[in-house]
Amino acid sequence: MRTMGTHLPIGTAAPEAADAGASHRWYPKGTHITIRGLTKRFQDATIYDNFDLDIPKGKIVSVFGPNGCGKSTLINMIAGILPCDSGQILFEGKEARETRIGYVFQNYREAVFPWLRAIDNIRYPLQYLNLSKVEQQSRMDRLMESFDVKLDLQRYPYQMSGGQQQLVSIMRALVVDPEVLFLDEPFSALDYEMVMFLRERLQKVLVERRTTTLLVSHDLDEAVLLADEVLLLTKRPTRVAENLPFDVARPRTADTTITPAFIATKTRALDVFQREVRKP
Ligand SMILES: Nc1ncnc2c1ncn2[C@@H]1O[C@H](COP(=O)(O)OP(=O)(O)OP(=O)(O)O)[C@@H](O)[C@H]1O
Repeated sequence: MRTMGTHLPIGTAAPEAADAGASHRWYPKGTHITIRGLTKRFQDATIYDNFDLDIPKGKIVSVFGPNGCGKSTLINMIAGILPCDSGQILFEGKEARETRIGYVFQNYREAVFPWLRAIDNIRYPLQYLNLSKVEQQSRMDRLMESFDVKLDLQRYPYQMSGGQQQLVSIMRALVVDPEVLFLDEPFSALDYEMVMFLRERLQKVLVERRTTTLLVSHDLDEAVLLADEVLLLTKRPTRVAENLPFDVARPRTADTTITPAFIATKTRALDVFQREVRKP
């Protein structure tokens, strides 16, 4: 189930695990994810060395930084897909396996199940939640309504465009009502019309549900547009270069990108980014 981004069964941590970590489970108010002393190496390359970060609850955080600095590595470690060498990552004091997590991969073609119709792809994770049939159906109905889907959900993935497949994979990640959603370059391979549609719908759902979200994007406009906070990373060994708040009203659309607030935040982000990439 890890590839689906859902850690299940939910809330079934062994009691001794919870007790063992209890004294280290304090977290600042308003923070959802606390990362302390995170270290990760690949062969000789140190990606993270004693890295600390607090991620606010119910906010959308975009992760932006130099090529290869470890953006995907970071969200994969937080999501529990990739082990860290040392350090601690807690969700309001809980482990990843005690948290409902959704994950949307860049490569939707490998993420959707080709043998299932769109509707069955989307509802797939529900079988692992302890929900009545009525509750399962109401989850599906709520999701369909939020996304206002025009797509024929009886189709198989091979009968859908790339954008439609990614829509299915986003809806599948959201059907479990995740506490935390991870998106790794979710729109990078899609046409602009679909990107605008998905950005708009996803924003609406995430803000309605107050889902804590971590988005990796190579597109600085997108990173700023969708974010409550833009987390700018340094080159390796990776640290936080700057954390820029962006709190203009939602919904944010293409028109937002020509406002002074957007341009100021993007300019600052670009300055920090360029300073980092020019470092030897
Ligand atoms: N499984 C692995 N084994 C060895 N090296 C790895 C592995 N996964 C990632 N790396 C290396 O670790 C570094 C960080 O990778 P990661 O994909 O997290 O960076 P990123 O910031 O997301 O990259 P990009 O900007 O290219 O998307 C890169 O140099 C990458 O080559």
